[in-house]
Amino acid sequence: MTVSSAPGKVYLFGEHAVVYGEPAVPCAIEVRAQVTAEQRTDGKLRVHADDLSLDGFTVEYDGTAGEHPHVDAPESLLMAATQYVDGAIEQVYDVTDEDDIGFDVTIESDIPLGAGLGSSAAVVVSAIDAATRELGVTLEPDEIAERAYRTEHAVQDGQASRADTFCSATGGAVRVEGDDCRAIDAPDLPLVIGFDGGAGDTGELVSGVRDLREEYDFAADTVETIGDIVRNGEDALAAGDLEELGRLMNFNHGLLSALGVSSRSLDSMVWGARDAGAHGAKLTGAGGGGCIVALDPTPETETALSFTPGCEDAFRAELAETGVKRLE
Ligand SMILES: Nc1ncnc2c1ncn2[C@@H]1O[C@H](COP(=O)(O)OP(=O)(O)OP(=O)(O)O)[C@@H](O)[C@H]1O
Ligand SMILES: C[C@@](O)(CCO)CC(=O)[O-]
Ligand SMILES: [Mg+2]
Repeated sequence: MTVSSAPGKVYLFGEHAVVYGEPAVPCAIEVRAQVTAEQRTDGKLRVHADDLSLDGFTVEYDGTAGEHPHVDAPESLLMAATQYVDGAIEQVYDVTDEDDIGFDVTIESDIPLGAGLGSSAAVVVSAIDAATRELGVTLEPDEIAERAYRTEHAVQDGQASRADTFCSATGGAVRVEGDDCRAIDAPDLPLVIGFDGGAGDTGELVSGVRDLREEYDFAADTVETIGDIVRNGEDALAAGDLEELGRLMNFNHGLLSALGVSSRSLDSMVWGARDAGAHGAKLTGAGGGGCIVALDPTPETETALSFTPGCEDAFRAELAETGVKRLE
């Protein structure tokens, strides 16, 4: 039996635009998904995923492509719930060539689903690491990141960046532009998260931005302008200039909002943080609902968010220095 964990992330800058080759800067944070993998000799894949919003369920089905789980739940929900884990196991078979071996896979996660904190990447990264090690193969974080990216790319209909998966596999603050992925130095950032209790569908939100970008030149320009913000943000990050970082985060949020991926509750939390004196605040990840990230070294933002209508949870996030961790 093997156990691996991997962290979630927030985007300081650049989500969505990164899908079109602009740079982005995500930071891994200390909320983790943990995957336990154990071989089965009958070739079946059995997934225990008690934290899924499907009320918690256990599925058992053949790992054979096209075979559907025997669970009484709508097909679309099941597909959404299981495809990242299926994709991760396919990558494991691709690495090890042992596709007649099945697995018991157990997922435990502190990362809310579909909320912009990269739950999918953390689950895929930790599943690939645990299941390859269970078959005696240990991959470097860079290779886990590449294989996890292939999974996200397939599940998100061919529209995904390497940002979430690279960040989760390697930890720390990273910079991703196309296939150029690297670690960057970041000062200790006073990150505060607000969570509205909801979720957005990453695939759908990415498609929405793609359509706007194809329809309007000014939407394509907006995506490029997000890239300009990221380039400015890198200098502010290197200089440890929180005020400038916050100003650029505010600008980034405005452009994401223009691209249609914010929501009433995300905007309300962003304004709650700004009114409390945060240096800046923006939505993180795909949007549609879920989380915002603010910069504030004082307790004010966290307190204000806990009283903001639409905010269900507010907490401080620590940078996760380590990406994938091998626990057993
Ligand atoms: N605890 C979990 N157990 C099983 N599957 C999970 C778990 N957490 C996440 N997943 C998978 O990840 C999917 C959510 O991924 P999605 O990309 O939509 O959101 P996210 O990664 O949390 O947010 P974002 O991509 O915006 O950062 C779920 O539908 C499920 O397939
Ligand atoms: C919206 C997006 O940029 C980030 C989701 O966390 C999609 C991606 O990079 O694959
Ligand atoms: Mg995701």
